[in-house]
Amino acid sequence: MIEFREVSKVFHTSKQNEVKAVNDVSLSVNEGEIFGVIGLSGAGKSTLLRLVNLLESPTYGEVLVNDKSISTLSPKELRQMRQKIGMIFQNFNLFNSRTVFGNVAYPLKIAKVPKQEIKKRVNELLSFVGLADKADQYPEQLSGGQKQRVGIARALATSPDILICDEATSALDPETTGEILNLLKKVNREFNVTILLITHEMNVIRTICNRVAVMENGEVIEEGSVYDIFTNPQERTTQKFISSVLNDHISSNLFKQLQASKKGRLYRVIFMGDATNQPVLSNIAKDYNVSVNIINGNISELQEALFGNLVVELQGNDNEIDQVVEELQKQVQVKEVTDHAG
Ligand SMILES: Nc1ncnc2c1ncn2[C@@H]1O[C@H](COP(=O)(O)OP(=O)(O)OP(=O)(O)O)[C@@H](O)[C@H]1O
Repeated sequence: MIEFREVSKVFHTSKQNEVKAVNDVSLSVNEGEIFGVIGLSGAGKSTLLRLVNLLESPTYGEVLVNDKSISTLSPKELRQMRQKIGMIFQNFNLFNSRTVFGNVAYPLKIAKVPKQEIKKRVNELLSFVGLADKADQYPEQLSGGQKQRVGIARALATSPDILICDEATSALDPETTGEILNLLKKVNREFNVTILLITHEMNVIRTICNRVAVMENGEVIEEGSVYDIFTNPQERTTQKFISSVLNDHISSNLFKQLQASKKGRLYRVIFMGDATNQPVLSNIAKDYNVSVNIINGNISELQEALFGNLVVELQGNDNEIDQVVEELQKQVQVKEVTDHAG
């Protein structure tokens, strides 16, 4: 549905200086999915997003939407394509001088839709986003979450196939973020709208995305299903993002204390799917003279499947610990923790 083929975007900031905001990115977003791009500030996310509706044009490579290279579209085709791509923003970008109704009606007016049809469509959309009673209010009379609902209704007005979300929940508190993410899920499910979002919050990725790409310095450094990335992240940056939501690392103080006590060895154990329902650890430890001390951990839900993430200390003699680890590795992922961030 959206494809980036070896896309780079270079900005010339002065005669000698250039910034490669997007560097040789290849990515495909499939129809019907919710695809998230995560990265720290300056990673290149906004630029990548702006390339999709040609608010920026690529310096190298091409961007395809519905199999068409968008750089080759005529002005008329580009206008038509833009009507099929809705966009929502971190700061909502509403017209303060228009009512809620007027904001949602705006793209339909531009598209010269007849008045009666506009009225019907806007009222449907306001009901869909839960703001039927706010049609005559102005943006300044609304909360942040309500403003974003208006933004979503406006983005959906022209019945887009694709919705692009630029840090859509970054200005909202956690509870309102959850409500807006649920609404986006509903948009995806009920209207079959493909969603491409950028965020710096791993919680947003965990809550609604099917797949994720991690960006750093303009490049995609890791990409995969949200489940695979959470359970087996390869890159340091990805691991840090995941830790930020799982809170699964032991403090450096505790790590030092555990090392100093020399009682045992530390391991991270990752359980997936059915293994979360079974007492794998205690069963195996029972067969050897090894005791298991759980240092921290949790079981969470991801993409409607369960996964557990524990840090345990195995106490016993080295030979027996090795055997326990070997047995465990037949059923779950086990990695020795060698530093506090491990
Ligand atoms: N129009 C521009 N002219 C020059 N440099 C730019 C321009 N737009 C972006 N950049 C630079 O490109 C890099 C990537 O910026 P971009 O805004 O895409 O990152 P981001 O991941 O979206 O960051 P943030 O979350 O802070 O918005 C940065 O170094 C930025 O300064």
